[in-house]
Amino acid sequence: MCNLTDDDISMNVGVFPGKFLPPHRGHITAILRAHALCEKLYVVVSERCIEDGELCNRAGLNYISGVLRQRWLSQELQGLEIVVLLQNEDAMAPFPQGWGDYATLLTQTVPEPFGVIFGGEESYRDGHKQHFPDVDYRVLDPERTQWPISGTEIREQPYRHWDYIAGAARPFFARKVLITGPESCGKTTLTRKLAKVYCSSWSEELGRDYQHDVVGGNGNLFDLEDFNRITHLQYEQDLKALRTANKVCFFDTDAVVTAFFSQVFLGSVANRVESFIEPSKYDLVIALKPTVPWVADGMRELGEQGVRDVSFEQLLKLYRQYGFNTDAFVVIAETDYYSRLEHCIAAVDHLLYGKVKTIL
Ligand SMILES: NC(=O)c1ccc[n+]([C@@H]2O[C@H](COP(=O)([O-])OP(=O)(O)OC[C@H]3O[C@@H](n4cnc5c(N)ncnc54)[C@H](O)[C@@H]3O)[C@@H](O)[C@H]2O)c1
Repeated sequence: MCNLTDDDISMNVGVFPGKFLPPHRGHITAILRAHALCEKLYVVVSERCIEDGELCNRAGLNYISGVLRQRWLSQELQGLEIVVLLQNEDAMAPFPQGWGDYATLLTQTVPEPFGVIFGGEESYRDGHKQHFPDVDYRVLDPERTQWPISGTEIREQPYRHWDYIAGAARPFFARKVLITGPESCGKTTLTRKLAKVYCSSWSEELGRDYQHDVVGGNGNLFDLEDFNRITHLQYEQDLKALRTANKVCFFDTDAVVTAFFSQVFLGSVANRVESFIEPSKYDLVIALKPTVPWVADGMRELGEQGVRDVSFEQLLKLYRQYGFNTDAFVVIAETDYYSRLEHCIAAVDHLLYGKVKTIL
């Protein structure tokens, strides 16, 4: 039988620190290698709110908080018994002046003695030797040969380096495109086509299926709770689509459209619908004008052209009321499907690449 001493045990406990802004395949691979070299691994996410905020801001990104990074890494590493911790370093001097405080804090953050720190920087060896004299420092893939990528490169050009971004972080970076408009504007078909053009995922409007399945296709049988349920279900479905997005994700509807139909059918907006309205969620809103022929499908209600035009204006008014900047919407008013599709592709290209490709 082999008796382990306290020292032997702590040697088997490892720590992998980093900013992970954002986590990428280089980080994940190095963490998994570290995990194979010890019995128990703690990943410690360093957060310095002002500096991290500036890094995000400079790259034109929303703030990526430490908790968000901790969540992403926890999603990536779950099931492997790797513990992901968050360490706020706002109170300490920046690197390298903060070395002493950093060493003290890390020892407090990790809830048990550890015997090895993993990293990818040979240049940190002396600092580790001085401030963690009893802890081994193991450098993994210092040349970044397997995945030649850094957090800076991803922040600056996320779409160019998309394949390196850890899966859990991709929904944050994916551009979100909403296709909206009143009934029978070709929304669903356009959303599907755009998703295929960009080889990505989309979320279809499920209210119609709900109408079919729950109230037998008769919109007059809706009650307010139905609209609450539709909004919840749509939110879940949108999340699912986002998780598999390839740089961009397309949404066939949103909670404003649900609020609109709640008003049309029942004269008021169901109580939980508004909490799902998020003007800042979308990077691009494409509004389809009812300038293509009406297609009756047995469930649509607002078919008369005058009513269709008024519906479009009422819908835009509702977006304004809920805080959307409708001046930034790309309005599709062409009367043929070819031109409508090309207009949408040009808008999405502009969003993704900052340019409009010549249409062949
Ligand atoms: N304040 C201080 O004085 C002080 C002192 C020492 C250490 N620190 C801490 O050191 C850490 C440094 O983190 P960072 O900026 O290097 O974080 P990071 O998120 O950029 O990287 C985390 C780790 O992954 C490695 N890595 C990055 N890209 C890789 C790739 N493509 N392939 C393989 N490995 C890769 C890095 O070398 C690093 O060891 C932070 O936690 C920081 O707080 C701070």
